[in-house]
Amino acid sequence: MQPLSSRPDTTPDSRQALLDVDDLVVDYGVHEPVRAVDHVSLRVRRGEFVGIVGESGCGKSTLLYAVARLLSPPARIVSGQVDFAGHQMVQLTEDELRPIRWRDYSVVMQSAMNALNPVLSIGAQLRDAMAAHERVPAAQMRQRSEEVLRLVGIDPIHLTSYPHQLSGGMRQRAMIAMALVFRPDLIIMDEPTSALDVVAQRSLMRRVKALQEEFGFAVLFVTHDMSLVSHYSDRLAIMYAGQMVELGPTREVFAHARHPYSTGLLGAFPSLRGERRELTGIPGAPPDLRHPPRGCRFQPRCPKVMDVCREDPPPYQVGGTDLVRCHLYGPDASERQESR
Ligand SMILES: Nc1ncnc2c1ncn2[C@@H]1O[C@H](COP(=O)(O)OP(=O)(O)OP(=O)(O)O)[C@@H](O)[C@H]1O
Repeated sequence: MQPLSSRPDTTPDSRQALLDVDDLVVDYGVHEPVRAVDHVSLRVRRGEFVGIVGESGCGKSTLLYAVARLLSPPARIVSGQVDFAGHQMVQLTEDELRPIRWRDYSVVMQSAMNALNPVLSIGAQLRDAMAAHERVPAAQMRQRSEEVLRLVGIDPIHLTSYPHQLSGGMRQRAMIAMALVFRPDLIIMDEPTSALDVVAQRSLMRRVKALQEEFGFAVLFVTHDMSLVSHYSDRLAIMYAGQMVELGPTREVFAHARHPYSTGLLGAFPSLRGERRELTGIPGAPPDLRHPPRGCRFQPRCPKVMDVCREDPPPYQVGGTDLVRCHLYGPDASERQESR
């Protein structure tokens, strides 16, 4: 692997980025801030499906919401850039964001019940979303609403239904229908299936993947469900304590995880297709982000810890299409391992 610490996700096939997150830092609060996103860089190409995983509290949702510019105080973007299709997202004002939100990128949240308006029918919510962006004649609005509901597998009869009249799976599909109404280039999804049973999860994800293949939008997807990302994402990003520790093609990360945290995380989930094996898990708990440990953030829990890990934060190591942030893969890694 070639060391290249300053700009991690510069892999050869990631040049045509639709979304380019560069060295993003997000804090909650000012006095003793919680640094929820710590110098994260990530590129998403057009039509690509990128999954983000990591233990609870590692900053996945904060990263998504920062990209979508949906954070509110006490959260604040401290530094870094987010280039989305040429828009410098960090600098845009609310007025400048309005025309591109929903039209060029949309967001599907964890719980549709909270995201949908309980006192408006699905049809009225679709109409409102369209009316906020363009002057569409009523007949055309109805036609487009019916079309997007059909796309997500909901009978257009439900245009007159209210959210509470739909099942959980149908509400999530309705949210995806709203996210699709303008055929955006990017859909950001924060655990869109976590409230659903396994059958509804799989059916929703199959639908999202089919739509993605048909329309070519990119997906940035946060989940706790390893089997979902293993099936649907092209690349997988693994976060730990606010930092991205590994990124690579999903199959490669699953087959040959490099970072000891990734190995632990993947070892904590049953393999769907592989042989039966004992689940291992990761002893200990993630650090308090107000006082992260010195050196590598994972070192207090790492089974492969070396002296250098307790002193120096590891730089990113980039090679081919993947990156890892671990001293085991630095330029002098072999000497270090020998002296362990
Ligand atoms: N409003 C807030 N004020 C202070 N700290 C916050 C706030 N919201 C989140 N945090 C902190 O920011 C960190 C990242 O939270 P975030 O929700 O982004 O993590 P996550 O990986 O998405 O977790 P989960 O998987 O549980 O949704 C956490 O340590 C959390 O305690």
